[in-house]
Amino acid sequence: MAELTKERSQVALEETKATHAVVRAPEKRGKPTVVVDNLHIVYRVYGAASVHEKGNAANALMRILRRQGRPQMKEVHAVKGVSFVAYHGDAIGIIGRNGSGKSTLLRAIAGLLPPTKGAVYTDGQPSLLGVNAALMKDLTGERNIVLGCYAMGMTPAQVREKYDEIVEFSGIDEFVNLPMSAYSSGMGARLRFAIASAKTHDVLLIDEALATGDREFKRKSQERIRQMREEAGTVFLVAHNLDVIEETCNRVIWMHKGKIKMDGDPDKVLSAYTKN
Ligand SMILES: Nc1ncnc2c1ncn2[C@@H]1O[C@H](COP(=O)(O)OP(=O)(O)OP(=O)(O)O)[C@@H](O)[C@H]1O
Repeated sequence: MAELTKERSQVALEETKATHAVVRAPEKRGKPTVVVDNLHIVYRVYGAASVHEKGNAANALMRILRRQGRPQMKEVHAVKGVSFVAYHGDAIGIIGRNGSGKSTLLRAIAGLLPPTKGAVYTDGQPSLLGVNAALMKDLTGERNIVLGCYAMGMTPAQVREKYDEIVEFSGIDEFVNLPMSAYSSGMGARLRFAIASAKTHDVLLIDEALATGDREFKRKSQERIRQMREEAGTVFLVAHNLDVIEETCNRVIWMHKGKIKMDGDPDKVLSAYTKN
């Protein structure tokens, strides 16, 4: 299966090179890890209001009454023909305004959203680490560490080996014995990052997970991302905080209304984005 994916990604890479002459490839590249080929993602929202209706109370009531019949369906074209190749050792920041398609792109790379058109090929297993990653609120941090590590495919021996390091990295100290419902959002995010980064990932996708940490935690996580890039494969990072992107990434993709507006060197892309 892994071989098949590898083979397909190689084929896709060749095809992508042939059909998309402008795939950016800065010097000193590792091997390709992710190929996104003319990707389109369309969400279908059922029971949505028509775009022509105003959002007032009378229309809302009419919609509720009308819903007794067939629900209306609205399509949201969130990603519109995105193509790029990511390489081993890349840390790619994805920036863009709210609703530009950043999280959708990440979820599609993680294999959580099927492409409406086009394809995503990955060499290795992508892991998505998001602010909403599935940790169990009613369980203690300790339990979540163990479950999270198993979910990532670690063995009991590996979990025992990594446990202290995860608690120490997360900085949650004695809170590890309390249910996660007692954590602040920052503590939850730190624990999620600590768990996810305890394992070497082929392709790690991080969605705003660093947004809630404090300065010291951000520094530690940037260092950890750097290490992961060296040891593992490719890191994608969605963040609204441009400092985090600037300090962590070697490449930035700017999404605008579902399309790539710019892809390249962080200095150039960030300066064009902030002038925009
Ligand atoms: N589950 C969904 N169902 C329908 N539409 C969705 C869904 N998720 C996102 N969208 C729409 O897709 C578009 C892209 O959303 P997405 O969350 O990918 O943007 P984003 O750049 O990550 O935004 P933000 O910076 O606010 O997190 C938006 O128009 C959004 O309304």
